[in-house]
Amino acid sequence: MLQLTGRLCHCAHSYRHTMATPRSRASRARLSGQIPRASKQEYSDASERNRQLAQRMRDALAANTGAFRSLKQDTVLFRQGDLSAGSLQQRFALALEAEAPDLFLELAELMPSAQQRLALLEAAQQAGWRAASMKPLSTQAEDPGWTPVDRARVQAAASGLTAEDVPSVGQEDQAGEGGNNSSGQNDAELPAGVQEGEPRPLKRSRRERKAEGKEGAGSKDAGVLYWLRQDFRLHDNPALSAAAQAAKKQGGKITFVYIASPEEDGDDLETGTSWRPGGACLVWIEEALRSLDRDLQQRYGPGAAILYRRGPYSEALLAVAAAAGAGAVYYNRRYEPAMVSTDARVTEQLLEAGYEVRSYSGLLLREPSEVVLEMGTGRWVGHFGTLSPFLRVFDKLPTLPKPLPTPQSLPVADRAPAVPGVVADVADLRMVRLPKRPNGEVIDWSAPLRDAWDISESGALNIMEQFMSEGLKEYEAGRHLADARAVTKLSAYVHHGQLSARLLHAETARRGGKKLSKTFSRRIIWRDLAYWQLHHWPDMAVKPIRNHYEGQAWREDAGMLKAWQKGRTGYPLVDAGMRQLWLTGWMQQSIRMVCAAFLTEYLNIHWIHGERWFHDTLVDGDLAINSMMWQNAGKSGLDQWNFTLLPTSTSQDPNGSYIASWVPELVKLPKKYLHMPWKAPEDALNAAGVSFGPGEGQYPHRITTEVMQELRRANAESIAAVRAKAPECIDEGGYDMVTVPEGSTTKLDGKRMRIFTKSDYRKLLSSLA
Ligand SMILES: Cc1cc2nc3c(=O)[nH]c(=O)nc-3n(C[C@H](O)[C@H](O)[C@H](O)COP(=O)(O)OP(=O)(O)OC[C@H]3O[C@@H](n4cnc5c(N)ncnc54)[C@H](O)[C@@H]3O)c2cc1C
Repeated sequence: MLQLTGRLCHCAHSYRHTMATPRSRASRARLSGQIPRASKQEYSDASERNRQLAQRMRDALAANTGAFRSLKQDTVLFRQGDLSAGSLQQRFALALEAEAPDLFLELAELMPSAQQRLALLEAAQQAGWRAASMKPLSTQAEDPGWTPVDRARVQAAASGLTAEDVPSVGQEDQAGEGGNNSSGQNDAELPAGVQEGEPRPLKRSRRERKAEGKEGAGSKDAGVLYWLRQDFRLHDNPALSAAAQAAKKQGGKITFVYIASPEEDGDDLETGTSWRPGGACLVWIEEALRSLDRDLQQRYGPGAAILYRRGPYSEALLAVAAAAGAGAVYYNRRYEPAMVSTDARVTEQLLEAGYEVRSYSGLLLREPSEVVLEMGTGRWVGHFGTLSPFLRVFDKLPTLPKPLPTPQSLPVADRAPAVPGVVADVADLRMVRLPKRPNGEVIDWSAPLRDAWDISESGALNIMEQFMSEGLKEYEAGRHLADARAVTKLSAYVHHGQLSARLLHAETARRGGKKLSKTFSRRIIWRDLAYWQLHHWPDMAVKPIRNHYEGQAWREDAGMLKAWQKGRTGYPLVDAGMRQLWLTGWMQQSIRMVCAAFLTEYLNIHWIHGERWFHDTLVDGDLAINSMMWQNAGKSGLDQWNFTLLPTSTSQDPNGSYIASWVPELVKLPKKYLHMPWKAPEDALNAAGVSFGPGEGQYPHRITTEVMQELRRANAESIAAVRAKAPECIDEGGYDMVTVPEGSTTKLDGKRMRIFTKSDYRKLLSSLA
């Protein structure tokens, strides 16, 4: 019998987390260290300034000052030092186009360091900002953090000169300015494969101080902490390669740490907008860590063992860094809204404590803000927010960096350091919650998931290799089949960073790419599109992107929802999919679609319920992709589904073998009745031992016997009703319109724009009018 309570309990369990006061802990940790007196003052001034700036930023965001709000994420990235000069320049060019000088000055003033303000100033200068507009900023040249070179650059920029007309910070430094260079912009130490200008420390790092001769190589802080999160791999791992290079250079060691702090990774599934990983994903994470830990120790020695600790993140990182003698923390970035803000906050706390922090792009092909759609140029490129315009820009952007090899060697200590609070085994983090029956028996819902997969990096690479040599050429013809013989089943590996998306993308191109399968070549870019959408609609997990669909009437029927979740709807294809999902954490895409359409279009149950269930039960549960697909299924997404997916369709499972393998009650039924057993004659049912009902071994009656077309019409009419109430969101052709988020297009930001709308809905609306 299926046990559904386990994972639901885990997720519905709303544990509000009270943050410790990391600032004071960080400060204590730092102040107890070796920082000279003058630096303490410097740091405390900077902390105060940061506090004020953070407050102003919060105020500005609360006031929802137009363009400023949508650039929040870029600001955070820039403050972390993670936005390249090129992207920054592009953002400001857009701000200029949008005639948003206030935005420019607001953002510039928010920058905590003089050097960052300078970088903005120069970016604006390069983007053609008129000198007059810069005046308020140039008055800040008196900031004590500015070097004479900075001042010269400000003045040059403000008077219309370009940055090249004044000596670079590096040049001035060599000319004897006394090592006061703290911009970190001329970073010559980036390893191959890491885009130049990408990682930039916010403050003068220990590494930079060391370079000035104040801390010698091999000093107590020469080590690097590698913070594992969603990147459980050794191949093509930019943060790991950079950490290895830095540690080697400094004569320090790398220490690996994984911290469980789910409350900091997202909200509660029931109430939040950016959910923490679901139950099935936590099982995957646990196994992925076990396997990576084995690989690390086998390859590089026992000192490469992963240290497991509970959060809060800052507190744990500071404790491990102190014990490991690390002065720097390296990580690959994450992109879900809650994670972005957590990472920004933790980074800030580490920087305040005097640590160097560097982050890298290792999860996606490109940063979401890099893709700015060319809309409004007068040329048709496809509907806004769908794959075509995205691909168009994607392909024009600079070539992706080549995947990095697995490091041959890593500088690790003879043994991992002893750190207070570190637990012996990943299971001790108790990420996976297993409920108990009243008699004390543990309900281990996770066992079938663990059995179903080889959750390891080598497992991922083997699957990819096999697919490239045998599967790619079959993909186009067989990708719709439920039994998944023609697809990769790599989604969970990619989601958890066990397989690099860039490697999958590069290998696809190298092994035949578009020639063998145009569709597959685009699949992994589609994933980036989902993250692009999440970047621009950060609450899309719970709020319709077509926000006028918000009040749509949905059926509230807990019984029907439960039947769907348990795979007991009476529709064998849907039930097969939902049971496979529960037992293995995965379904092939067309079956996900059949199950999703059944819930939203036929049962008329809100897509959020389905999305939540998938998030909790999929091993590849991904906030961005899952939200995008469920929004589309629920018709409120940018690419609402424009096809009919009948639960009785035979195309995904022509010979019924998929149904037979997941719905054992029907296994003896002749194939021709497998998709619609209610049509089987009595004698066929008897011969196959099939009976209908709720009992054990019986197959359930259908939860709805209404004609499918009638059910779909009810759903379409509820959409027509919300559309009729929002005429301002419908254009003259009957298409829905959305407000284009700032930074998403070259020309139409802030404007209302037509998006793809099914012709049935357009017709229905005019017939109701
Ligand atoms: C309702 C619904 C919810 C979904 N939720 C998720 C989810 O939470 N996580 C998830 O990874 N996929 C999700 N998908 C997308 C898709 O179904 C899976 O990515 C795919 O089935 C995984 O199987 P595969 O690895 O064999 O894919 P393949 O067909 O082999 O594709 C290769 C890779 O491309 C990417 N990809 C494929 N399809 C999509 C897509 N539609 N959007 C974005 N990237 C894609 C995945 O990384 C996948 O591993 C969802 C689809 C639907 C219809």
